[in-house]
Amino acid sequence: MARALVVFESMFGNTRTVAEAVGAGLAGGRQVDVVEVAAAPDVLPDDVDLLVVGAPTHAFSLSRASTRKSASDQATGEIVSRGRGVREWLDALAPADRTVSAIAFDTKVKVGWLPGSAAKAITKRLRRLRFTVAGAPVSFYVGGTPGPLLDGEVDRATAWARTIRATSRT
Ligand SMILES: Cc1cc2nc3c(=O)[nH]c(=O)nc-3n(C[C@H](O)[C@H](O)[C@H](O)COP(=O)(O)O)c2cc1C
Repeated sequence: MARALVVFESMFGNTRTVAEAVGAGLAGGRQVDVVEVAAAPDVLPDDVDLLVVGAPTHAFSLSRASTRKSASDQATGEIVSRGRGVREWLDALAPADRTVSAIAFDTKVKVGWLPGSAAKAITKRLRRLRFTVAGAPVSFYVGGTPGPLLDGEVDRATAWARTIRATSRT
């Protein structure tokens, strides 16, 4: 059976919550694994035909060691991603050697119009790695740096994943 892999990075847990909702929305017809980025494979297993990548937006783009340190300094609870971020994982990820659909999401704060999106940066990199980008990057919103996700965002994530499932069925 084909498999979907959802890889996420998360400091305060909001992006993890979205990743889990995406995993739930993708389920059905495929095995779905939701994996924190430190545990994500650098070479995709042969049965993976759909890759979904999510990360928090930091300083208008993907996190760096310095922004992750800043997040840790602000945290009152456990930090989820303590190792590499999605930026470093994508640096290590082997290019696609077959057709693998891929799509990105991020989390970000909703304060007027704030430019920059980790998901846009992920999408560019996925394209460079020769994945078949299956749709536009999508943002899910938090109320502030530590969260929480705004009302309705978890349901929106599940619904988004259902549309990916419908359009990328093998
Ligand atoms: C160092 C740092 C920089 C950030 N920069 C941005 C930004 O440029 N734009 C934005 O919308 N949110 C920014 N945020 C808020 C994060 O997007 C927010 O903390 C994240 O969505 C929460 O997800 P997480 O709980 O999975 O880490 C920043 C947060 C941190 C800690």
